[in-house]
Amino acid sequence: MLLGVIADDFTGASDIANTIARGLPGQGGLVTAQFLGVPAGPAGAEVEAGVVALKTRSVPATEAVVQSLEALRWLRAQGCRQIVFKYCSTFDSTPEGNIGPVAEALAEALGASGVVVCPAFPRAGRTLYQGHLFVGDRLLNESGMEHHPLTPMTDADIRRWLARQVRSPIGLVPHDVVREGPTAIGKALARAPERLVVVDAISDADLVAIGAARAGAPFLTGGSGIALGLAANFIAQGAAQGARRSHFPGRPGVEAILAGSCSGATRGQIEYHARRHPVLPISVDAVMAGRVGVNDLLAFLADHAGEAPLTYSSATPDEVLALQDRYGRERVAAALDGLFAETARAFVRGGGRRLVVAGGETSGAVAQALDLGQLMIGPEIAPGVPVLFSAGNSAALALKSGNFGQRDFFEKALGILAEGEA
Ligand SMILES: Nc1ncnc2c1ncn2[C@@H]1O[C@H](COP(=O)(O)OP(=O)(O)O)[C@@H](O)[C@H]1O
Ligand SMILES: O=C(O)[C@@H](O)C(=O)COP(=O)(O)O
Repeated sequence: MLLGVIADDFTGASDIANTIARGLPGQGGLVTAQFLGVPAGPAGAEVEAGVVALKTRSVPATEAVVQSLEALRWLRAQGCRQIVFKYCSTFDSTPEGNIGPVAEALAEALGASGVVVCPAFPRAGRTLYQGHLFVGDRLLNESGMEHHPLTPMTDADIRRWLARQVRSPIGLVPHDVVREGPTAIGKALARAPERLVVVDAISDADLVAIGAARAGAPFLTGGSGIALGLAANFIAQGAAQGARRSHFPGRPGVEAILAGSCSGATRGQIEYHARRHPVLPISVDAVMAGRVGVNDLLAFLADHAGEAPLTYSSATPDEVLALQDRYGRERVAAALDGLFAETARAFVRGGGRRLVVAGGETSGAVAQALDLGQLMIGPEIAPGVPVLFSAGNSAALALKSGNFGQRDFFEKALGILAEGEA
């Protein structure tokens, strides 16, 4: 294995696995596999890039550090020459962490300095300029992310937000330097006295240049965009050939869509889907009172098999706040994540073949419950969302980050999961 990624959630893991497997146009990528948690045994010998999907975005920082170091040990044991810590392109974290503490712990373990911090993902509208993160034409804290149920992002200045999470100072390589190219970026990072350095990027070309500047560096951090140029480095060094992505043959059969994401994009996709297909809204009060559970969701999915059934707990920011006040933020999330996880497990055990999940935490809970082992990366459904499948004949998945995808994402995902690629 050449490149190892530690991802703080499951949708984010499939996002970066997709980037590495695709590589740059005309070059191919690395043979990439996604692992759900730290595997007990070794990876397949063919794997050039391993992405370990953790669920550490919203756990206590100390726990996130322990799990990330464990993933690092496994990746190094597989022979990785370079490690990436992948977090969200909207920098999802709280003033306590977990991005800063995990990045510092990994940097220390790897003896790395001038560590890039770059959540930018221009294809999904996330750009970073003068250390400030934008979503489309809005600053992060005016993009809707300020209402996120678990990690409300109320400051777009990534240096300032990160500085609250760590003890050491935070540096900046501004876009003026980035646009000069890899040599200038490399020099600026080498000169930076700070260990963690926010690096501006407003285009894919900037990200490729940052990747080229860090060829051979032990450690980088960022959104999936940070990996854009990394496969190319290994290909240029002759360590990899530039692989074609694994062929996905399609998994026609029983389908389900589960949505626990409360992000604006997901709510729009649910609204679109509800006009064309059966949907089951989940009453959180009923779940908390034990009046609605796994069997209700399964019965709905079974009754509507073949009709693209969708069940969701997603709610508006005001509704989410009211529910969190009533029951406690963690308790609601745990109850809903558990409900989706158990439903997914029973659905797949019962022969379900196509499963679409919306939401990072939700996907994490579901993927852990399914325990699918090493997953390969199939075609891209929307920027940052690939099909995930295993070599056997088990269900194929699409794990959608809350804010990704067009309005018809769910229909599109089920279609690609069924048909595969020619
Ligand atoms: N109606 C709701 N009220 C409160 N919390 C909710 C509700 N529906 C879902 N949640 C929780 O909110 C969190 C959403 O996070 P996540 O699944 O990561 O979505 P996203 O990808 O949009 O961030 C999950 O932990 C989920 O269980
Ligand atoms: O970088 C991104 O935006 C995604 O890969 C990601 O991590 C999304 O997380 P969720 O919105 O919690 O799904």
